[in-house]
Amino acid sequence: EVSITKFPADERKIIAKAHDKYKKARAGIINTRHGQIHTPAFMPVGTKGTVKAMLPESVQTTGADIILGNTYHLMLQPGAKRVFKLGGLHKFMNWSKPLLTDSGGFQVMSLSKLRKITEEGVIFNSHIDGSKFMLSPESSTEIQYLLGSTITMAFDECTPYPSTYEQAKSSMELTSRWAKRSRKAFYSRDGYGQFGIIQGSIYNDLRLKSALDLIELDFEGYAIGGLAVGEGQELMFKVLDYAPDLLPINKPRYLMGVGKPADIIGAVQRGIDMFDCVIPTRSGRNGQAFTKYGVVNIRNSKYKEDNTPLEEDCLCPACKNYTKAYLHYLVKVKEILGAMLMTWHNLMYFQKLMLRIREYIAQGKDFDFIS
Ligand SMILES: CCOC(=O)Nc1nc2cc3nc(NC)[nH]c3cc2c(=O)[nH]1
Ligand SMILES: [Zn+2]
Repeated sequence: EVSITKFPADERKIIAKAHDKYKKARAGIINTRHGQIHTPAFMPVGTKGTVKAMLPESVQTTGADIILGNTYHLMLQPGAKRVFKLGGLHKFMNWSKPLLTDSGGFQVMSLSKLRKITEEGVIFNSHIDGSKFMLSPESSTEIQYLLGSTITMAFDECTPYPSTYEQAKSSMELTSRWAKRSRKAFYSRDGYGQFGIIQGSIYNDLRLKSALDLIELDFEGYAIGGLAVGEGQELMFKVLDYAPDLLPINKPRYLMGVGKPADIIGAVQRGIDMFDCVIPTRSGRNGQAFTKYGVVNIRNSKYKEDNTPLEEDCLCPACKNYTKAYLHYLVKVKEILGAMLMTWHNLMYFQKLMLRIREYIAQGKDFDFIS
């Protein structure tokens, strides 16, 4: 059963009393078929069945409990049926812990060429060879089953930002109809779960209607979609000031595509439990390292003779065995080891951030200044 275990009510009161601003923050455990997820949790993105530049065992050493796989990419190549025949995505990529797969909706809209949205689903041409595909609530749910994902996402439409009230309303209503079909198509098994995704853009009455529609379907968890789509942190937090509270308090809440450390901290304070973002991996490959001193652009010439590690107390291989000068050199000459070490450090940094947030919540302490 995918459920979040929470503080006993009285303990939570202590936290609420001690830190009013943090009364919505919660630390818990999601129990799944593939192991526990400690929340608040950060999910590294493993788009094509791999967290780029990392071995799965390396990802595990950073402390990640769960990683995200992308349905859109995997259905095009190598194909969901083939992955199923080969034993499922866990076996295929040698990751035995929880896997969350997205429904593909968001990626189709951002990656595929020529696509058509109908009531049935989205018809699109593969960005690889132009061949024709259809993603629907039923096919997306089946593909995620074939991949063997621990947490399946309902097929939704990510309402773009900005949208008028009417646009957001009809988009949210489509997502609600698709959520019903996704839920019906889901093969429910112990320790596996399906999350619904609420939409409604920045309109609180639409967010409420979306939440009510999805709560009726009794998902194992809920995601807040349609955010981190260009609205900016202020507007995102404005929605997060109320949207998490529309969702069941005892179920996981997942904010997709977020984010920078400050975004994560602000969202945890507003009641979010799960995050995914390409920032640590993608920016690592682009030479950006997250450190307690701020973001280090390692390609900057000021590092070319800097014989100190990114962070002297970080336990990742990049910090234990190498200097900023070496990382600067590797990234400049585009050596693969540069991408590996920078990625490893950033994933370690993000997991350390989540660990400290979980600890601070458990101790009822402020975690505002962590970044
Ligand atoms: C990960 C599961 O999400 C889905 O299946 N649909 C979905 N994905 C999103 C991904 C997003 N990434 C960002 N910012 C980087 N914003 C996002 C929104 C959605 C969404 O509304 N819906
Ligand atoms: Zn490090």
